[in-house]
Amino acid sequence: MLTLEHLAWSLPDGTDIVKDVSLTAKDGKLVVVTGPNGGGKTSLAKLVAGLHTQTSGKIIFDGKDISGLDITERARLGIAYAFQQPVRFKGLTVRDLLEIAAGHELSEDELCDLLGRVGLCADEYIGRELDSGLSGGEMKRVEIASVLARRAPLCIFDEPEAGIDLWSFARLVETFQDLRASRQSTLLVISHQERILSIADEIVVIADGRVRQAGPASLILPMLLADESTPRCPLGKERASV
Ligand SMILES: Nc1ncnc2c1ncn2[C@@H]1O[C@H](COP(=O)(O)OP(=O)(O)OP(=O)(O)O)[C@@H](O)[C@H]1O
Repeated sequence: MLTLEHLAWSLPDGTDIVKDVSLTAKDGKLVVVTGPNGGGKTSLAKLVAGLHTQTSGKIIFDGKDISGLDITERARLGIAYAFQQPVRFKGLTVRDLLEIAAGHELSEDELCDLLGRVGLCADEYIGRELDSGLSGGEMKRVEIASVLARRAPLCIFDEPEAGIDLWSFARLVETFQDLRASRQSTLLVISHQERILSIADEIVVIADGRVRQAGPASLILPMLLADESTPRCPLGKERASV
């Protein structure tokens, strides 16, 4: 289980980006974080992954206070993060990345399964280098596959839909549903996509660095769909238990 307690993050110039966010993501749940551009979703994900250090507040993962741990230590504990804009690694192949993520060598069948889950054909991709030769959408899907390879207890996906075509996106939605059904990982997904919101267990709406709404998707999604304005949600609870 992941619990954020009064989490805040400010820039060196004192600008507050994440402001007193508290929430809980229970084991095996698919929690989707949404909200207007610039609201603080990616910053929040980076705080959980250890790419940013909070200004105040706590992050509790599986009962342990991980607020003081760096990204490597958090990765060891089982937190995997898929960047909004994946990093390219010249000299590494798709196979290398997936094997590093998995922590062991992978058979052709395993590579095929992992890449298939993001709509890529293994034969075409396992030998490809992770450089500019891969399109943005291909790179994004390879990175998602690398997080799947980790089999981490907490997987964070930042806008997995970005740059992905409709057919691959449909496959990705199935993959999230399969993962959720397996209860293997808690999934924290940042997304603006209604299709992803519609398969969530819980939805958290972040705007201006604060939780504006949170609760079961069956409750929150109809409200979001009914409210086309930006920010899409009324100001509300600042502490969420999901
Ligand atoms: N390192 C930084 N330096 C300056 N400003 C930053 C930095 N990181 C985030 N911000 C600002 O903080 C705000 C929140 O950014 P963040 O990327 O977390 O939003 P978001 O909700 O993920 O947005 P989007 O939906 O567009 O991806 C934005 O105004 C952004 O410009």
